[in-house]
Amino acid sequence: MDLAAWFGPVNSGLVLLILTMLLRNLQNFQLMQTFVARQLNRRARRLAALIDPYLSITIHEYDAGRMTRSDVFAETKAYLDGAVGTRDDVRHLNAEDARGGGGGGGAGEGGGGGAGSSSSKGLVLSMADGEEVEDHFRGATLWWSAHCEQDDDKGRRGGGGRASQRRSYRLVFHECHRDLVRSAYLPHVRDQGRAFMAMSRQRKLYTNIPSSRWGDDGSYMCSLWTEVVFKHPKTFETLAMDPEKKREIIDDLDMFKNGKEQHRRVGKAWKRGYLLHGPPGTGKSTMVAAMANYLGYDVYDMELTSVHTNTDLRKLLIQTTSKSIIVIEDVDCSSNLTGRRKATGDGEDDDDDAKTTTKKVIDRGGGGGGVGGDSKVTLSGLLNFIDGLWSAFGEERLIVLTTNHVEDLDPALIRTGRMDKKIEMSYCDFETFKSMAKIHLDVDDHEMFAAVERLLPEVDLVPADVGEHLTAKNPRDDAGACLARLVNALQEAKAKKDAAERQDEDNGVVV
Ligand SMILES: Nc1ncnc2c1ncn2[C@@H]1O[C@H](COP(=O)(O)OP(=O)(O)OP(=O)(O)O)[C@@H](O)[C@H]1O
Ligand SMILES: [Mg+2]
Repeated sequence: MDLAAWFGPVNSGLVLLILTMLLRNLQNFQLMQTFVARQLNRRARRLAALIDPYLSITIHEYDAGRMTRSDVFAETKAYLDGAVGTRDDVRHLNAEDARGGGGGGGAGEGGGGGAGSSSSKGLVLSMADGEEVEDHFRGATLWWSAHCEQDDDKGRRGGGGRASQRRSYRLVFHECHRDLVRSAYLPHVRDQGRAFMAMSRQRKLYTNIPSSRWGDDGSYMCSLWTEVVFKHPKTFETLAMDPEKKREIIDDLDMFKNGKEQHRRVGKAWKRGYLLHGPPGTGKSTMVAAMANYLGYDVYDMELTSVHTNTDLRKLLIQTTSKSIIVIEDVDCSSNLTGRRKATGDGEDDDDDAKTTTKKVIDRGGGGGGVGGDSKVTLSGLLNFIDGLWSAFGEERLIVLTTNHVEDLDPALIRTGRMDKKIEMSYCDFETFKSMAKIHLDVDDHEMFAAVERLLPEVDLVPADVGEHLTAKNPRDDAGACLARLVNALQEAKAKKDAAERQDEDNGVVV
């Protein structure tokens, strides 16, 4: 626009000046408006705080953009599930399977009430949507409520109907507890929730067969392991052995379980190797079950003969979780690991260290029949699995090897650091018998004990056999009948042994 043509040269300058001032004033006006709005906002918030001094925090099941369930949500749910079963003020509850027994503890500072307090006869009770529960922490009162919204994005997580709902928990608290909630209460909820989850979680028994499944959070998972619920009933209370030896093992497990700091201090991976050796039926597998139950760990039962290469072995290790026992049963039969490490140079190993390659094809007991016929896992691979760099992956892990023939194993496999504790499971001695009599017959003493004490050292009877003789065979079998059957079996075994020795003497065999 030509201002000079309209107003003349002098006036046009004046008009420009006026326009500039107007614009600036408009800007100032806008700034003023923003300022006033902010002030009003602040005042409004102060006013709102006076009227409603409560703050809220919402914890969503799925964090924005994430396909998997939020850990904080899971922990909060566990914490609240632990709380509601014990409360009278919660009127509407959901009930789910207890998933192996044991629920949470209880909310609040005294909420470590142990497993199972929220489970009711195999059910875990949790808050229904819209329900509210009150919690107390260091003098503060806080309120949790459960919410559920329909999710439009149904297919996103691929979990079908289950993924179409968006759940959340909302925590409401007074403004004056803001710092307490942030710095202490929320960490407390997460810690307790994690502990309750560990207590109520079903423990798993895994075997190395590949599998795939939908996870609890709606995601699709592939694994090199197949799992079932671990429900072995054996505990240390029902494992018969010399009480002193049993105490020593339990102490060792306790030291391990509580040894995080100690392992960190000395710069050692938080893992421990156990070698259980002894004749068949002496309780090696049973001991693994008792250990798992005592520690509350998952069990990875590794069938070494189905592992093809050392790399596969490593992949399996990577897919194991912490707080677990990896067990290789009958390791002397699993692969040909009995010879010392030697160079074969057969080029079969997929590792570079051909020097430490031992031929792995299973020849023992059936000419490699079964899945293990093409296993190329080497002793070197197994040694690295147990104590190599990758073995430090994860933490709080026991590696247990069992064998009937410890003398056949390569010393490198069972050296300290790989197998830190070696436990000999032997024939039944009198101490073991006494604990079996207590477990099976609930007797501490009996007139037949003397005969058992005299005969037991003379024969090789394993706890499996003793347990069988002490098991009632009909409703009329009392302790006396069971003990008489055992004494009879001992006498027969002794007579057989004497006859065999006489035969050997007659044949001139030097024992
Ligand atoms: N010390 C024990 N206390 C209680 N029961 C035992 C004990 N030892 C063995 N048993 C019982 O004997 C049976 C066999 O035990 P287990 O399978 O643990 O023996 P094992 O040493 O692993 O044998 P194998 O070398 O043949 O694998 C089980 O049913 C178990 O309950
Ligand atoms: Mg066994």
